[in-house]
Amino acid sequence: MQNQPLLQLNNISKSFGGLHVLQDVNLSVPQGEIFGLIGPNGAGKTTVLNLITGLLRASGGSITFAGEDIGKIAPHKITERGIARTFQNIRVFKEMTLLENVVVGMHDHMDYGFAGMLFNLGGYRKCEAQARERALELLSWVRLDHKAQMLADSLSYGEQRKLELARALATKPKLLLLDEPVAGMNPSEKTELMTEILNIKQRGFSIFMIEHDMRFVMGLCDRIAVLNFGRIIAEGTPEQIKNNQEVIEAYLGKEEAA
Ligand SMILES: Nc1ncnc2c1ncn2[C@@H]1O[C@H](COP(=O)(O)OP(=O)(O)OP(=O)(O)O)[C@@H](O)[C@H]1O
Repeated sequence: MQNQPLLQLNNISKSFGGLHVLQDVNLSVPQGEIFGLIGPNGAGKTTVLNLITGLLRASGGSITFAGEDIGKIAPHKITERGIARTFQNIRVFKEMTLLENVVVGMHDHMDYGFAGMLFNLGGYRKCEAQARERALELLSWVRLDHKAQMLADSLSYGEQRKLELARALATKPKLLLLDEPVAGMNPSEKTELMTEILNIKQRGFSIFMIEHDMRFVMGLCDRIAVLNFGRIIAEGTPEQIKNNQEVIEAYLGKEEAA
């Protein structure tokens, strides 16, 4: 159903020893939208992402995804439930082709184990063929299908980031988490990626991203939340966020904002 929250963070707090990194964070990510989390360096954005994906446990509060509490389950179980992510640091397999990179991302979701492969070779081959076809389609979504048989190592930095995106989509996620998707990209790569992410949204995916590039975030997101020193200081449409005095001060400092 459109606009029913897909992901909810309820009064989340996180401390590392005596350091309170997140306090009372409430976020609601609607289905079918692109939601952006922004904030100055060290505000706690990566910590939020790591809590959602189960890499970290919250000190307080709860996280609900598709109506279920996911706050205490293991990262791979969270992936199985439909959350996929890309990382700030590229993690593609450089010695594999683009196609193989995406097929590897699918394997957890395929029905054939080792026994299946031995005793039902025909079925296994069919499954593999379908996986390759699907991988090619995902590569076409980020306009890399013409390079499907090339080694990932031969790609530019921006293209490798797009390959990561295709691989994340291979798990058929309900929610795609993007960790600074345009970091290190040149302006034309950023513009291209903007169109591709919009197309991915049109295909029914919900997206949650953290990103520093304001033009990208403002141009792409339906809603944006702003984190500063571990607290949400504003939430709204890009237009509302652009004109919010507290947000301007958080980025520029009080004196400069004045
Ligand atoms: N494992 C950890 N142990 C101790 N402190 C941590 C740990 N992880 C993060 N922090 C601290 O938590 C705060 C928030 O860090 P976080 O990486 O979430 O911020 P961020 O908003 O993602 O920053 P950036 O935009 O620079 O990536 C920082 O002060 C950081 O030093």
